[in-house]
Amino acid sequence: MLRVAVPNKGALAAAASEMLSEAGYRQRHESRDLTVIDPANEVEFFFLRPKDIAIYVGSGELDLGITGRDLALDSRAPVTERLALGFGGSTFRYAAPAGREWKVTDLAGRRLATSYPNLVVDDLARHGVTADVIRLDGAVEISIQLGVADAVADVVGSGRTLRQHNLVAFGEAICVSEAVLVERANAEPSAARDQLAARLQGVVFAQQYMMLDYDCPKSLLDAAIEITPGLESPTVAPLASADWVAVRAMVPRKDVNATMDELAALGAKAVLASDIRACRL
Ligand SMILES: Nc1ncnc2c1ncn2[C@@H]1O[C@H](COP(=O)(O)OP(=O)(O)OP(=O)(O)O)[C@@H](O)[C@H]1O
Ligand SMILES: O=P(O)(O)OC[C@H]1O[C@H](OP(=O)(O)OP(=O)(O)O)[C@H](O)[C@@H]1O
Ligand SMILES: [Mg+2]
Repeated sequence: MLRVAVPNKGALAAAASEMLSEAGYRQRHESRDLTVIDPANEVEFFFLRPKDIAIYVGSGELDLGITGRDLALDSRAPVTERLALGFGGSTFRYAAPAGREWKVTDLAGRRLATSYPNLVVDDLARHGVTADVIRLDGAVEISIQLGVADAVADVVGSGRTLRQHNLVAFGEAICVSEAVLVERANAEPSAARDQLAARLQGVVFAQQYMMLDYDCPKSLLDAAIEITPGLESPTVAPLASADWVAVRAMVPRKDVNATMDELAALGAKAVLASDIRACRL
């Protein structure tokens, strides 16, 4: 049975479980359950702290895990990314009190608080900077006003927490992160791991695309196909009216409104966009 780690709480937990459900896997109903067996798919899920997941997968105890790229790198566990999952996006940044221009070299000799000490130590070394790295478990942004640190390195999502504490981010992002599916580095090939990765990939694609359906005068079909080329080529079906055809094509979700505008301006009618739940491309 394939053994798969899933975040049990925090920023990635809900979306990770939803993605697995969407891919056809059984997930827990009770948020305190630590394991769920999915006998139909021959998978056992283990609900673990996101920070610990790369360690279990890297040690070979578990076959696959969903965690954050930043957490996996900070763990230094021997894992590789199998698939980027498109949620839990964040950047990992240095930040310090607003009111002056900070550079990474300004951190030399200062106290720097973080929950991701390995990421920070490696990045400081790349910059040739020596600082006093203080490891905190969370709520890192408050450490400066409490007098424990001069600067921080932390996860930035919306940027709201930094603003609330009058901090500004500086330097290049140390890590651009999102949720990822990881496996042990140099693991033997496995059909079971491939299958779970392919099913998740199907959901990731489905979430990045929408299906567009529209009616198009035959005379405008070539121009319409240029706007919606689809993946291979769009489906074109006859309509009862001989001058019209129905067209169906996948389009990137981020472009869907602009594409619908273009089709409407061209002369397409009844332009409908719908979600795709899962797919194999
Ligand atoms: N505000 C956010 N926006 C987007 N992603 C985030 C945000 N906060 C955390 N993440 C991502 O979620 C992961 C960390 O999740 P989480 O906060 O659950 O872990 P944790 O802080 O170690 O757990 P805990 O806070 O329970 O100790 C990281 O990959 C991080 O990049
Ligand atoms: O840019 P924002 O959208 O404000 O998000 C960033 C905040 O979210 C995370 O904290 P989390 O909720 O995980 O709490 P923690 O600091 O206790 O880990 C992160 O550590 C930042 O503090
Ligand atoms: Mg957190």
